[in-house]
Amino acid sequence: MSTIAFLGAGVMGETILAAILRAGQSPADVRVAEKNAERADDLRQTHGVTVTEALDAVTGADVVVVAVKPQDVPAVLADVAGAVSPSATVVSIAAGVRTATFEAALPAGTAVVRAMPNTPALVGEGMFGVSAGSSCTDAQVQAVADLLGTAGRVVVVDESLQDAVTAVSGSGPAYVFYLVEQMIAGGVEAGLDPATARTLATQTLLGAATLLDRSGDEPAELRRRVTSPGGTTAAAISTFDETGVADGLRAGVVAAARRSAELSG
Ligand SMILES: NC(=O)C1=CN([C@@H]2O[C@H](COP(=O)(O)OP(=O)(O)OC[C@H]3O[C@@H](n4cnc5c(N)ncnc54)[C@H](O)[C@@H]3O)[C@@H](O)[C@H]2O)C=CC1
Ligand SMILES: O=C(O)[C@@H]1CCC=N1
Repeated sequence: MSTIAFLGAGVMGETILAAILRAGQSPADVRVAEKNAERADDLRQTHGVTVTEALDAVTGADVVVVAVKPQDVPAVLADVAGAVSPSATVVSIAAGVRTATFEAALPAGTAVVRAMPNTPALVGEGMFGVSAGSSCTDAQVQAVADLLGTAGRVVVVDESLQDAVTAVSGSGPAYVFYLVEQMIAGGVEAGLDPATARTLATQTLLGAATLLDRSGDEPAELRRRVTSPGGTTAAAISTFDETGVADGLRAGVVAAARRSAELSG
């Protein structure tokens, strides 16, 4: 069983940590460096993992998951660079930080994998876009895909596509919640109480996502099957079109990709 170190275990780090443990990784083989003392205690108690200094955590670790905020990456790498094993795989989930940045801060030849997660990983339904750095073997990328696959689905993409992945699945849950907020508000405006509107909207989302996934049918075809000529759905969709909802959503996704590119420099 490999030894896994986490550098930072906030929302996303703990999510991946918990998924790996659920999948059978022994807590004895997981070491966590977390600079927030309260959080560190909590992680130790909740998961039974070893919480230690960053340098101790990475020493001898087969996999090092870097889960600090992007702006904290340089400091954490400076702390541990000398202790990363030559055979270790370093996995970064930091949005917008290139594998080249990691490679420049780590000993030459260190295998680096970049992954873009999303928050549904909290319930085991995450989506990860994974990219290899320049010193990574296919087997190392696959091992990281298997590790992250404990918290959801994984696609392997070229690193040049990470901005687009971020725009669709990294930020994507927020677009869906935005849509649901408006479905609930519209339902309340039409006479429902907020709790009932929330139940209706949530189950509709879950059902539609499951149907889309399991049927493999195109979303446009699934939409057509709901839309009776001259009916209620047609009234909604033509209002969306008139008010620019489709254009706005598409432009929003493109803006997120552009922002991701700006952030990664
Ligand atoms: N939350 C999200 O939806 C997504 C987050 N990400 C990425 O995941 C990473 C983590 O994000 P969150 O978990 O949301 O942030 P967070 O703030 O919840 O977690 C970061 C943790 O790192 C700890 N930390 C900072 N510096 C440290 C150091 N030198 N040594 C040890 N621990 C240290 C902090 O105390 C904190 O608990 C970020 O780089 C973010 O870009 C990527 C995609 C989605
Ligand atoms: O909003 C952000 O910048 C991060 C990256 C993807 C999701 N949250």
